[in-house]
Amino acid sequence: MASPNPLSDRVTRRASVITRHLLQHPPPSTTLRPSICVEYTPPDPSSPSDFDTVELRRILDGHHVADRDWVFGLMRESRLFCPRRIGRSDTVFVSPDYNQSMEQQREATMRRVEYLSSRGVFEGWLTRDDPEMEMRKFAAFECIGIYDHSLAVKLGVHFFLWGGAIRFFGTKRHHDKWLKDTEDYVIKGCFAMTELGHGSNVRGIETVATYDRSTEEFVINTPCESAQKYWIGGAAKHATHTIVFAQLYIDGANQGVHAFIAQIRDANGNVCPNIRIADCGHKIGLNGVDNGRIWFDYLRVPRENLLNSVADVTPDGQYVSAIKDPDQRFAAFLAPLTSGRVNIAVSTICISKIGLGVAVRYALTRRAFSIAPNSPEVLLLDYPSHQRRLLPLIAKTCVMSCSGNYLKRIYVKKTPEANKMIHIYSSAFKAMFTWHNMRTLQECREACGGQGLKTENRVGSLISEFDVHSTFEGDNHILLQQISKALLGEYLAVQLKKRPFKGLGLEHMNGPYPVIPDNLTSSVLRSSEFQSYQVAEDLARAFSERVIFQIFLDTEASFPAGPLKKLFGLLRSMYALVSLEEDSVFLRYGYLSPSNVAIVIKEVANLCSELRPHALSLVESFGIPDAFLSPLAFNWIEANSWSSVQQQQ
Ligand SMILES: CCCCCCCCCCCCC/C=C/C(=O)SCCNC(=O)CCNC(=O)[C@H](O)C(C)(C)COP(=O)(O)OP(=O)(O)OC[C@H]1O[C@@H](n2cnc3c(N)ncnc32)[C@H](O)[C@@H]1OP(=O)(O)O
Ligand SMILES: Cc1cc2nc3c(=O)[nH]c(=O)nc-3n(C[C@H](O)[C@H](O)[C@H](O)COP(=O)(O)OP(=O)(O)OC[C@H]3O[C@@H](n4cnc5c(N)ncnc54)[C@H](O)[C@@H]3O)c2cc1C
Repeated sequence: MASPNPLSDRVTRRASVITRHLLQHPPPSTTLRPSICVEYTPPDPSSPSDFDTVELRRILDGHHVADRDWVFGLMRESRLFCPRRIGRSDTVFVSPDYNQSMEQQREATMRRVEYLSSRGVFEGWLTRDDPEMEMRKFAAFECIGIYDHSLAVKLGVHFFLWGGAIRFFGTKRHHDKWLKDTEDYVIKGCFAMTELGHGSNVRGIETVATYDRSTEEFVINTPCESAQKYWIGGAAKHATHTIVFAQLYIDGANQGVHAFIAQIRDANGNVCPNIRIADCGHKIGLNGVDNGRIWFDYLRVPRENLLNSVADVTPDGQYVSAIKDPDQRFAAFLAPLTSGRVNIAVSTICISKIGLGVAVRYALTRRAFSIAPNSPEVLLLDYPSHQRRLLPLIAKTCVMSCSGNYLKRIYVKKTPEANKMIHIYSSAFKAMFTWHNMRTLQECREACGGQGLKTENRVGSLISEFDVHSTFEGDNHILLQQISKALLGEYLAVQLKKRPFKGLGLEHMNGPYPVIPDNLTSSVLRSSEFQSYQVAEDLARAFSERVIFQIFLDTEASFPAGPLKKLFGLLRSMYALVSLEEDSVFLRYGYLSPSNVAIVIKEVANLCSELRPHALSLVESFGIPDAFLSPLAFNWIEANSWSSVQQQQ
């Protein structure tokens, strides 16, 4: 196959047409000279996609598209969500004002929560737990996260962590007492698991809860400075109650980590007796969330405040639990963290879509350098190097969208037997998608040049707002260890019990190991048979990539022949081959020879040129309303014109 032109064919053709026209019809009075004013030309409408972008949005969003547009509309219509005009008067972009002080951002976040609550957005979020409600909640939450991470996290700790702990760790007495008041924001909850001295290692936490049978109370105490609860979202300013994790002691025996309900403020916002609270201070992002530190000074809580779905303490101090194995009992206490990880995984993909939505639209209107004298400067996205930077990220974002939808579907139908698989898949997707998001945002920021540093253009500020995703709700490296541990456990069990692999997405290991042809060809590289073996490698990371690939392949297989199926084939190949190209593991283990790697690299370049005509339609299919992008995605010259400056004064 001929090596790709230094520019795509389309650009070459257009440059020659323009040049020929100008030579045949020179402007009347002046010699031919390049225009000295850059003008904004909207993206080229002449390459309409042959696939239906509305249909592709429905597939990538996966569900509840109308609900999403309803939530976007609620935010767009309230000045609470756009404290200052951005862009021209006829295009108001909706975004928080990150120039506000930490205190102002925190108060603004709380006002936005109250507004959404008053509009009924949270109805049923805790008092219903049917799959339909759960999926509707995911959809709303993704839209809220597209607007602002602080708002999403503020809601996340209240509904998914505080509310989730009550629902999963609690029993009827807790559900009846706390869930409705939580849903209506009569109380504001937070989740105190992490301590200054222990975050990933939950079993190492030092807060102590000692049972006092004479009063049928637990006495909760912070024995030393490293035991202070740290990073607790909502605790610094607004939360009235918390789930506190502590080592449970009965008659001197440690029964391990358990969860208790504790009130930390009264209804007027005053800190309760035997509680001390301090602020974690300004962060590099997420300053709309009031993260706080909590010390418990022999705080007494009634026996009923133990969340007792996993284990209980009788009035006379007997410890009872249906789960005898301490590890499995501990696992049960960690299961609610999974809902947060699922939300993070599926929401973070939306953030990659914002970055790509801005960077691709900009790359379709920004030009740099001419190829020939007196010819127009070249569109950024017509440079193969710019295509290689952005188009594989579009493919990965599309592929991961399908995996995110798959994760939501299995999560809302969860059963105790599926807990382990959901833990592994949610850990895998949370780690892989959040790392993908940070890499995508950085690439998009750079692809926008200096404009990427402007806060109002969103791409750059999203980096600091979402950096925390690789840490909270489970450090990504720790989660990869969880995956590897589970895979190794399954592998050993299969060897010992001489049974086939079943569950955990390892069934392909029951088949013959792949044989990699010595000389790869384009058609072999683009075949799903080759690709499905090519990402099953190396434990946690490869496992994750393979599961993500397989879900996308299954989605593609469900389509009838047509433009969408063809597009999915291109995206799948791009995902698989760029995974091969970027991960040295294939070279390291000898699965790919250096000459084959060169063929893979060339095929990726070919895929870029085939995806290039669809770039605008692909990002339009991401379903991010224009108002939630930024001025840079549109007429960025008008947005920076003197008249715009005057309008904003
Ligand atoms: C666009 C907008 C986006 C917005 C998104 C917002 C989302 C909403 C959420 C908002 C929250 C944001 C605020 C942040 C809050 C927090 O950070 S809360 C604190 C989070 N902390 C953690 O996640 C702690 C991480 N550490 C752990 O999970 C555990 O300590 C550990 C590392 C897993 C335990 O290690 P270890 O002590 O070695 O125990 P193991 O032997 O590995 O585990 C015992 C068994 O338990 C099983 N298991 C572990 N976790 C789970 C789980 N979650 N579910 C089910 N099972 C689990 C594990 O597999 C072991 O099983 P066996 O191997 O079979 O014994
Ligand atoms: C903005 C923000 C909000 C948060 N909100 C909450 C909240 O509301 N409630 C709550 O309870 N917590 C919250 N957290 C805390 C968060 O869950 C912890 O920061 C996270 O679990 C990591 O723990 P850590 O910070 O102690 O890091 P550590 O666990 O100390 O890890 C530090 C580094 O060591 C590495 N490491 C640790 N153990 C190992 C190992 N065995 N092998 C190899 N490497 C290892 C990790 O990969 C990491 O890179 C929040 C944190 C932040 C930043």
